[in-house]
Amino acid sequence: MKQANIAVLAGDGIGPEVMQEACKVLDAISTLYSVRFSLQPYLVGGIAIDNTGSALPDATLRGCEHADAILFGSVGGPKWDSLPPEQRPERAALLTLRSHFDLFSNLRPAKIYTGLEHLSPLRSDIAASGVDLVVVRELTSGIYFGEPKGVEGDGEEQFAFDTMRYSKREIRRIAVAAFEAASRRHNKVTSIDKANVLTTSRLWREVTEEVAADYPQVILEHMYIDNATMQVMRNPAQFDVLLCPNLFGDILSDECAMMTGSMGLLPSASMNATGFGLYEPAGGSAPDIAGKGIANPIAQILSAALMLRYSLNMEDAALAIEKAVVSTLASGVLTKELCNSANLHSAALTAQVGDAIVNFLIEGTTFNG
Ligand SMILES: NC(=O)C1=CN([C@@H]2O[C@H](COP(=O)(O)OP(=O)(O)OC[C@H]3O[C@@H](n4cnc5c(N)ncnc54)[C@H](O)[C@@H]3O)[C@@H](O)[C@H]2O)C=CC1
Ligand SMILES: CC(C)CC(=O)C(=O)O
Ligand SMILES: [Mg+2]
Repeated sequence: MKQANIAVLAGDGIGPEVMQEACKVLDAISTLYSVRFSLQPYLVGGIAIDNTGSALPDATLRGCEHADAILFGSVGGPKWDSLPPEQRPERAALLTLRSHFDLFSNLRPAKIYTGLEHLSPLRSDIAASGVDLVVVRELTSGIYFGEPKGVEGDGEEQFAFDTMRYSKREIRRIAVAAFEAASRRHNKVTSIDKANVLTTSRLWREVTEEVAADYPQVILEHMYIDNATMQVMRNPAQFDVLLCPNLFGDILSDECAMMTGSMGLLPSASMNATGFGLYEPAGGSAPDIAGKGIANPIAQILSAALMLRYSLNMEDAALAIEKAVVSTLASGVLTKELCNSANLHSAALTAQVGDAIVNFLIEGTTFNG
């Protein structure tokens, strides 16, 4: 029987609530596909600071090193906001994990689900014609990691600075990931930059053009980030793969999530060159709704599906989860943020969405033999 060790890092805010549903789905997959998952929980983020003094305890890092993949919830929240930036859960835990495992390639697929078109902030005719794109975001360099960063000076002359920095090697490997993704999709890469003002963006363009030469079947176009944020709203159907530096991809992927109707629908995969990966929702710990049992677990569940696809070589199981999510949404089992004011009373709880996905999974798999 196939076996996989998964480090489960639920974290803060809604993390534990949505992670419980993802584990429920993985339990069902384990029965349906005769695979044994060892789902090993570890502390991470603010809750880890509270319990151990560290956002990323040694036991957690060692557990991740020995796992086949990491399933991650979210970290951070108001309780830890006053910590110095380098001690905050987002940097001390999440950015450290990304860097430690060299998880440079972040895929964030976004699509509008049938039946949810009316929830999109897009114009109705644009939403109806569908959106199906993937943000390929560079995740371990750029301005989030560049040194030096700091604060110097005093009084009104005090200043703070970050450094945006990219090497050719870093640009090349994420560009290759984007072109590979486009080759499996619709053969178009839109590379996002700000080459009219940023030096890093000019190198980004140069290297992206070099990589494009190896993929003659893929169309490459360049677009400034400010225009891209507008074009995603105006005509998302023009996009297939959006290749982004770290900061621009962070911003653009939240916009793409909202285009689909909710932050709670967008999964992500963060991978290194060996295929090892960390899988997490694109959104954060959502402190405004944490603890109420109303968070949408779908981004977390779809992140588990991406883990099966990219790190565990279980494409059939990944597809089965994605199909069960589509069926669940189409059947109207929707968390509160997906309901309009007229049907708020019938909103489903986090656990009810998880149950519905498991039921569709069992039905679909049994029916298909
Ligand atoms: N990967 C991570 O762990 C990330 C952590 N953060 C941290 O999370 C905390 C909150 O950050 P925000 O900027 O508020 O972003 P957020 O993504 O947590 O929330 C933004 C909005 O989306 C909603 N939302 C997010 N996920 C949802 C879900 N599954 N179901 C329903 N609604 C959902 C929230 O309720 C909120 O209204 C901060 O401490 C931030 O630093 C933010 C982004 C990523
Ligand atoms: C700590 C942040 C960079 C996390 C985030 O916003 C993201 O990965 O989208
Ligand atoms: Mg973000």
